[in-house]
Amino acid sequence: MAKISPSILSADFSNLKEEIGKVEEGGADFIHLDVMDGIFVPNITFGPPVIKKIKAVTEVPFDVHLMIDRPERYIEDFIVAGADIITVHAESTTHLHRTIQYIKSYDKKVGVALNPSTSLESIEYVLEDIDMVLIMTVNPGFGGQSFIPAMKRKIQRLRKTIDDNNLDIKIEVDGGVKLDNAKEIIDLGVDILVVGSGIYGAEDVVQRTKMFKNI
Ligand SMILES: O=C(CO)[C@@H](O)[C@H](O)COP(=O)(O)O
Ligand SMILES: [Co+2]
Repeated sequence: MAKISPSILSADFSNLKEEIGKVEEGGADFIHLDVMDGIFVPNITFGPPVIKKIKAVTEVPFDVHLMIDRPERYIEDFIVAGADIITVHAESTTHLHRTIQYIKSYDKKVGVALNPSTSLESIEYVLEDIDMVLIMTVNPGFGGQSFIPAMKRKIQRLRKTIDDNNLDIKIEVDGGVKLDNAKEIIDLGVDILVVGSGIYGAEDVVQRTKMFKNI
């Protein structure tokens, strides 16, 4: 069974405590926090102060997806704010290996995200060092976009690499995951599904989270 990481990007920002409570009640395994800086992606969301506030309202681990330029500048701030898993984009940091080691030095889980056009080869030499690969299945920056079909091949290839090499790495998929494609995506070998509009766009968010958990 895949784990579910609801993205609050599509939640009502004026009422985050209640919005997080709903997915917690529905059985969410993580809370996915999309941090955007208006430079790496063409959108701006929130940063450590907001994360610190909402950390106090839930026990669910925080899965922090950094879509910011040179994330190494802010790692400590996100850890102090309450990040449990920190994911950086391979495209956002010049010295990816160093950034990974830096996150690990705080004893936190580390993920690396890949934009749709970035190949798996770009992370070949850091696979032994990371806990998770986040495959972007939309171009990052916005919720509510459509899943890019070519990413299915990428997920399958990554699954095979992990299995063939006995690596202890989770595959997370982010973007365009809906009730009608979730089963097909899980069957490609995905461990964690990020779901934004597919959960927060529902009339009954608790019920919708449970439906994703039961796929
Ligand atoms: O990182 C991102 C977008 O850049 C995602 O986490 C989105 O928030 C997912 O939203 P949906 O595609 O599920 O609506
Ligand atoms: Co995300």
